[in-house]
Amino acid sequence: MALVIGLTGSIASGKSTVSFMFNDFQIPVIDADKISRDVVEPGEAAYERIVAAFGEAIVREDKTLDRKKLGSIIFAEEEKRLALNHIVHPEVRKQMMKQRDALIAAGVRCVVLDIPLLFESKLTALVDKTIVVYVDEAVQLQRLMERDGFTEQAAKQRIASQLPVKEKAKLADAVINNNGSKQESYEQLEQILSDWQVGK
Ligand SMILES: CC(C)(COP(=O)(O)OP(=O)(O)OC[C@H]1O[C@@H](n2cnc3c(N)ncnc32)[C@H](O)[C@@H]1O)[C@@H](O)C(=O)NCCC(=O)NCCS
Ligand SMILES: Nc1ncnc2c1ncn2[C@@H]1O[C@H](COP(=O)(O)OP(=O)(O)OP(=O)(O)O)[C@@H](O)[C@H]1O
Repeated sequence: MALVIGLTGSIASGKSTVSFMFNDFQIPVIDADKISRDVVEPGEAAYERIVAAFGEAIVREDKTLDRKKLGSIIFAEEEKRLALNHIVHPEVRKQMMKQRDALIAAGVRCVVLDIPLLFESKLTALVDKTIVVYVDEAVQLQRLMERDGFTEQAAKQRIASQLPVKEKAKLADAVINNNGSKQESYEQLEQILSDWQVGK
């Protein structure tokens, strides 16, 4: 039976960085952020519902969603964020389960579901084990501002929209402390996978 790992953390804690490391172990990763982009492409059902709920102002000239604008709306107002979640999340969940089941049927020994909101959206039933990528809040804030060029206020709004990463770490089966170098995080991942008998 395949081991299904849920990988999570908070915004800019290093999920994508760790997610990439699974390549080295030949373990496939299903990326919820990527699926959430695919299911809102023009022509998809969720796209029409988002435009109906948020108006034409969030549509760009090429008809795709203006993600920057939508982000600034939903991270400033909880009600709007919940409305968007309500439209997008069921479709993301469906696609993730479909991809997970296809990989299991193909005989993989392990598969990872990279889901930023794994705990908030109560999706732990989709996975067998959870890994939280942890960073101290000061490191998180600095890396987020550097990566996305956000002001401190915009970065803090985004951090506040999720359960604090300290709380997520308490709920995890395993924690990767990503305050240090990427190499140090890699070594922690290697140890966890070896403990769970899905290492190299
Ligand atoms: C608001 C949107 C358009 C902004 O797009 P953008 O390309 O700038 O960001 P991206 O999608 O790459 O998300 C970046 C990070 O923001 C955080 N985040 C995104 N959406 C949310 C949310 N609804 N609540 C809390 N955190 C979120 C996650 O940590 C994610 O990794 C987009 O994030 C979105 O459609 N969000 C709703 C769907 C969602 O919840 N996605 C995340 C998990 S499925
Ligand atoms: N150990 C590290 N040392 C230095 N920089 C790092 C480290 N880990 C990640 N980073 C940098 O921090 C930023 C955030 O990391 P990453 O994009 O992996 O986070 P994430 O959790 O996937 O974010 P999001 O929730 O927004 O998708 C990136 O610019 C990344 O290069």
